Amino acid sequence: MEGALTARDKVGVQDFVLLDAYTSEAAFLDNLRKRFSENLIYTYIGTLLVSVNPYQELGIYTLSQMELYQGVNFFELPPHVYAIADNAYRMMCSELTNHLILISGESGAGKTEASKKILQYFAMTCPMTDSLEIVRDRLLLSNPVLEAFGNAKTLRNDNSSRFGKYMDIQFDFKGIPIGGHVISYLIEKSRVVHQNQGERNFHIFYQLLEGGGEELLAYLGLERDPQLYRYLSQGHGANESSVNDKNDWHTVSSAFSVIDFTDDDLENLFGIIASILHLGNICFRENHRGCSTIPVIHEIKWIAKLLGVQPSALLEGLTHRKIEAQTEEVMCPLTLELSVYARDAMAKAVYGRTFTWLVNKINSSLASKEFTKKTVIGLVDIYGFEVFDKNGFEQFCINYCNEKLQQLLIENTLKAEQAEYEMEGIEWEPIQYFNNKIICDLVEERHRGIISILDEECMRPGPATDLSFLEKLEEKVGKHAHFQTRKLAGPMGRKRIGWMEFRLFHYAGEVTYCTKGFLEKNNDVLYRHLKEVLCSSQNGILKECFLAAELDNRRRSPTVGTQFKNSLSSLLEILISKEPSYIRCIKPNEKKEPSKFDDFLIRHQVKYLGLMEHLRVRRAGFAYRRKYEHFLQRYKSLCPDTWPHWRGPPAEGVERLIKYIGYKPEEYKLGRTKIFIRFPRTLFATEDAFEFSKHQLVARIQATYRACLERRAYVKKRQAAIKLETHWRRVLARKKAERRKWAVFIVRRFIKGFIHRDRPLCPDNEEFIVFMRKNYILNLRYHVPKNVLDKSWLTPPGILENASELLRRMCTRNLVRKYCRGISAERKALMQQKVVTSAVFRGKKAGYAESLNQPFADSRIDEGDINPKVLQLLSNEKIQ
Ligand SMILES: Nc1ncnc2c1ncn2[C@@H]1O[C@H](COP(=O)(O)OP(=O)(O)OP(=O)(O)O)[C@@H](O)[C@H]1O
Repeated sequence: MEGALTARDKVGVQDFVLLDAYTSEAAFLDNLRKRFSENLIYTYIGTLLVSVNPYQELGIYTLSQMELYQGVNFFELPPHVYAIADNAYRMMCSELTNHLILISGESGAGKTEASKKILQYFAMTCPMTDSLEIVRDRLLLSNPVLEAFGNAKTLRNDNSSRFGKYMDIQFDFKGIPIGGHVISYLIEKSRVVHQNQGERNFHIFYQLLEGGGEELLAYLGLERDPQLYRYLSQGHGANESSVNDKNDWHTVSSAFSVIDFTDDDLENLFGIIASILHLGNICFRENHRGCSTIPVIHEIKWIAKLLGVQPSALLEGLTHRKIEAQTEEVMCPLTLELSVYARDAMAKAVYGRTFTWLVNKINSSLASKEFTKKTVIGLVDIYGFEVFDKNGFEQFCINYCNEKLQQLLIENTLKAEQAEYEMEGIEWEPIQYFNNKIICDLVEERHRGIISILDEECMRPGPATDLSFLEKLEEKVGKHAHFQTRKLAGPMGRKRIGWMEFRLFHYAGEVTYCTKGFLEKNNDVLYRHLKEVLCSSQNGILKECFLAAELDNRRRSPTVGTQFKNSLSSLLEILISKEPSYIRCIKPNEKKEPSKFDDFLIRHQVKYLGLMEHLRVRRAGFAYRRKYEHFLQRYKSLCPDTWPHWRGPPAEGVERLIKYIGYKPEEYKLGRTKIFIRFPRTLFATEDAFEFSKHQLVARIQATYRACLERRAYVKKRQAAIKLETHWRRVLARKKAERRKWAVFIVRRFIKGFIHRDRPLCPDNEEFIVFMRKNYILNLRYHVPKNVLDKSWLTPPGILENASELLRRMCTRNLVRKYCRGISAERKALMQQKVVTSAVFRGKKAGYAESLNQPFADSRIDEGDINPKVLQLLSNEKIQ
């Protein structure tokens, strides 16, 4: 697969790990140059992304590109910032861990652009619900607002971030973005009052003047021309700016409404921006006593109106200082210089706190309303390493911050990687790298570091100056290998360092700092009198920024340096707790030109970004490692022994699993708690197999789920059927019981009737007798005699004896009649003859009885039974 990876990439190698001469810086640069000349700005070192700023639109951030990278294996496609974003996202979703994308590089290298692309990627590709679309829009639109207030044109970058930014994007367990949080670090407030030649103030000032409507500007008392404002015209760079302020104003204005800014908020906000511009235009004049005065109060009136303060109090605050004696307060007039200082301090304080308010406001609109468990992906976009001709306190802080971030990278990659191999008992050849902890200590160590020395100098009684601070530095850290001053440098170095300067040998190169303004900027004092004025402000934003309680607090607030040091250490705590991915941005040339590859500049960045060391560590090491538990949890479905549950120790489970999948011994190593996979191809194959098995798993899970649903439905139906059955049985049983009851009643009546059958008809036997009668009559049908000789007769019950007898007679008579009618005339005559003969001979002839084979009987026709007509007939015969 590695071969395939190379084949996919026609220009150079897309992963420096695949470089043959991986120790050669020249080969590294060559590969970078080859790719850059073909507009391939991204290259991997393992999972770290190296990005070279193209300074042109390349068309590689389209929606189709986003879709291409979505859910694809990290190394399957050419390197891209989307691949880093997607990888972090998928890891977060599958392992439910917090992630971090740390973007570093010098000013203008493309950090902010990279972080914006990542944010856009999440916004466009993450699953989304209708209700959460607003969160997505807010996440996206918070950026232009922050940039308007926190970015400015510098010599190195037309859109340079002048504050550090850490942004959390929060996701729910389904991977849907549900909120975010922004932390800002050390906004460069001094830019509000001073800009270097060719640089500008923060964008928002120009955007407001350029894009704001006539009505708004009139309300704020502003003119459209930035050159009319001292705070905007010092850099003489506004006109040459490549920034389109008018367009940006429209973007920012529409963003405000999305991120919940009310009309009042905007009125207050622009009131503050305008009042800073007015503040800058206040001119002081020295009176005959050497005190400052304000001859024209036009600006004071506007500021008072916009900030809702008393003009007289503001005027006094800018020209006087309140000194607290033991029992009373004394107003002491300021010199011209101090008035200018007070004015600028006020402008800086107002802007700085308004920026903090703005960040808080954005945070409250981004705050997630969901109470589900959240995972986050953090984006760190901090000002890059800066080296200017003149470097001041700001550059000192910015470069210190970069040192700290480099520390994090060292801790997490170089040092951590080697320590991990050692801890896991994996064979490993140590790699040498420069650990910049020594520089961090030089800056931040308690009591001995530069910041502590600066604080001491700021707080000590007596006249402390920037020069005395420099002397203290020489005294306390003079011997440090990474510190130098003019006095400490040899004859060669001396020429390059001024009297007020000191030099630090940063991991990224040497930077000479001018101590001028260090004490003032570190102290960042706003005179109490002006603070009181601001605390009385009726402007809604300033009311929140300057609380009256602050005036009661007599304790000195921490210096800017210390505050920055503390906030950096809390940032590092946030960063350390997350799984990091790195993007290292490189600036190809100083002129911001496309397709220009400055070898010298890039070699320098490759060196200080530690890319060669990183490559060597990567190359010698393993492409992927995971804790046994995590690895097993993810891939357990690939082996029947580990699926669905592995009961033994995870390490054994992993061993069984990789044996089943067929890993070759050279492809992996088993550490104490982790598995180390050497080649990406091995991981891809496993990942592909997992993807495939996922479908089967899904089918199985679906089947199980459906079965579960069916079973539930069946159980429900069964219960319903049982209920119905029970009910029906009850109905049947009730009917049966009723029938039995009825039968018992009938039987009892029958028995009672039977018992009383012989009694005269009464209610007790009435029914029985009717029944008996009916029964007897019905039965009799089948037992009536068939001929006259048949004397049988169904014995009647006692009560029917008479009726029976009557019936029997009727029946006999009927039979006889039938019989008689059936006798022919000859037979009748013969019969009569016989009767007569019998009458003649009976008793008169011996052997009479024997002469008849059947004795002649004339008694058969009983007179009683015979119809009188027959009898008549017979008697007539007898007579004849
Ligand atoms: N991927 C990119 N594609 C096109 N242009 C880019 C890209 N990355 C950076 N640029 C250009 O380079 C300029 C500087 O980039 P960016 O503002 O991101 O630098 P930065 O590293 O954040 O600098 P700073 O530390 O000063 O904020 C951008 O305004 C843009 O014009």
